[in-house]
Amino acid sequence: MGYPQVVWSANRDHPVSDGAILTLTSTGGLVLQDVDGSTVWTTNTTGKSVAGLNLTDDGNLVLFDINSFVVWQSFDYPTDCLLLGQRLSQGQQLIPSVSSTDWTAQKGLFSLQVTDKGLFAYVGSNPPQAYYSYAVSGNDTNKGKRYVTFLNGSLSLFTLTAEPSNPDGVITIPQASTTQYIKLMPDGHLKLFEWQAGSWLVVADPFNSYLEGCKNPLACGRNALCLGNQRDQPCKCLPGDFIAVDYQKPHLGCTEITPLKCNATQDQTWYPIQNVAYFNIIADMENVDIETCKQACVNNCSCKAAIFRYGLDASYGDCYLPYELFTMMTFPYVIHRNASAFIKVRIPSLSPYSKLSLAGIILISTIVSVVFLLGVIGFLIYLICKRRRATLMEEEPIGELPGMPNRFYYEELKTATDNFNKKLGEGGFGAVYEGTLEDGSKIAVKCLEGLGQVNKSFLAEVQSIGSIHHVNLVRLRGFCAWKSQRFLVYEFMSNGSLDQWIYHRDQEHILEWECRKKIILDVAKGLAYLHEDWMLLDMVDKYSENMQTHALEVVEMMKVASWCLQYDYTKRPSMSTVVKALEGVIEVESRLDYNFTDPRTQNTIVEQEKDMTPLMGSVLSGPR
Ligand SMILES: Nc1ncnc2c1ncn2[C@@H]1O[C@H](COP(=O)(O)OP(=O)(O)OP(=O)(O)O)[C@@H](O)[C@H]1O
Repeated sequence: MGYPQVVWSANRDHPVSDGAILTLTSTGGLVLQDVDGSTVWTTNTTGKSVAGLNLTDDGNLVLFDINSFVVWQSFDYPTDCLLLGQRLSQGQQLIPSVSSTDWTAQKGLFSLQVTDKGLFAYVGSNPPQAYYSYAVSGNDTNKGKRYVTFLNGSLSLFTLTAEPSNPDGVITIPQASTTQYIKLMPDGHLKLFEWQAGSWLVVADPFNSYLEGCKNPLACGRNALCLGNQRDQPCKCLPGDFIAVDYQKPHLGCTEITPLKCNATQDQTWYPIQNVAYFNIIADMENVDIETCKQACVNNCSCKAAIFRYGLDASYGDCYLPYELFTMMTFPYVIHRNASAFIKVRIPSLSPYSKLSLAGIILISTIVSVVFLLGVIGFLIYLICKRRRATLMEEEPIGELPGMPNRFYYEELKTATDNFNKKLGEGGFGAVYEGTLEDGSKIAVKCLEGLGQVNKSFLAEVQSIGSIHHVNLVRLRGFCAWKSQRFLVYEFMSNGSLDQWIYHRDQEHILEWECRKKIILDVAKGLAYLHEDWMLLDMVDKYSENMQTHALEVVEMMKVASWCLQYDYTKRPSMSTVVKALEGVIEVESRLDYNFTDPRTQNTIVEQEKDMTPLMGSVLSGPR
């Protein structure tokens, strides 16, 4: 710390500008005038025969009379400091400045005072709450002023007795090797400064242990809790009606949202906090039980909380009834002389319901909760159903059915067709686009229009068409069901549509007869497959994976069976032919007059049977 330090000022709440004048008037008054001539401060010693002014080696500014008696001295008007030999008397107080740069006096925060009970450091003013005390007890014989004197090596208390007797209490401080002063600091510490090696050093801080961590009444500001077991961010607002002054700076404390009304005790309740330590040392009531303590707070409108600290026995203790609340320290475990605090708070939003009984409140809250719960459940069910519907529309789980062709993702088709860029043509169901799959194979994507959400029939059709395998029929490679859109993916026919070849008049597209004949034959084969073989295929058990896997073989067997079951048994093959057919050496005749699926054929058989000679042997073998 630099030099010099301010240890006293005339009127610190009214700093003066450069050019201000201090005058010792001819009438004996010492007067400080600001540059505008206004009187800022005076000793009020006019007419008291002041002969002169002296600033003593102790730092005392003295007005003396012709007999060298002190008429006025600055030592009698301490501000925030005491100099060696200076007293702080009952009725006086040291009040720190606001900060190290703002030298005006703090209002209602820290103070150091002497009473008939001893020396006390207080926080607050309404009434002040002691965070440090040096109490004296004994026979009070002092009829004069009670005071503490700053002596070399001690702060000596003369409360019960007056000097020159021994002090009633001594706070030991380091002996002065050079000049010393004591200052009550803006943060409530009392620091002893000593001039050493060219600077002012702090050589003692007697209140330090009372202001450490959460013990400090302003550790978390007003109306706040300091969590004693938490190093990081230990501050939080008191429970109830309190909000932080600045959420970014929780140590600045909290304010009451709605101040308590004095006469509305029915609107008030307690917020209990266990394991509390409150700094206030002086109890308002001693040897009372917890209920008495709370009742005393109820009866006192200004009381903000009932803080109860157990004595040696659990039922009685000390009661504190603060009018303003500073930081309370809490712990998650029982602390020495376990204390509880009951914060007086307003019952939240009680007014409209205050006449309801407790049962009524419980009933209403139960109904509201049940309705709310049902609402939540209903909403969840709605969401699940909606999601299911969407899932059904978008992702029908059919890909694993036997005979089902590939399922494509919409994005896959979008990429393959370059966003449905190249249109091949348009038929009765919609447009067809050319595309190339990732494996390089070309596809034709038919976008079905107007199917909307006809999901099941579409999928059944896909399953059915997907099972068609014939060299003369365009193969369905897969499908896509995305939202309400449906797509069929065919293998790409590089020669395009047959109609273009048949109806085109230019020479390039003219088809020779041989080619036309082949086309006719192939179309016929394809149609024959569709009308005959495919119908048989349709009869293969769709729910048997094994049968579906061998569907074509099964169809071949069924053809052999129908060959043998023909109405005209003369057309039935011999067993050796059947064996050859089963071995695949010869093909089953194509013109069969037995149809598994057409009941009319069966009826015809039965009707014809009546007119014919009875069949010999089994129907399957038949007469030959
Ligand atoms: N697999 C394919 N490969 C190449 N082009 C195709 C393919 N499928 C269809 N196209 C083209 O798309 C056009 C429309 O075909 P689509 O099958 O939709 O209609 P269509 O067979 O002409 O009539 P319909 O609506 O009666 O079936 C065809 O004329 C053809 O040019």
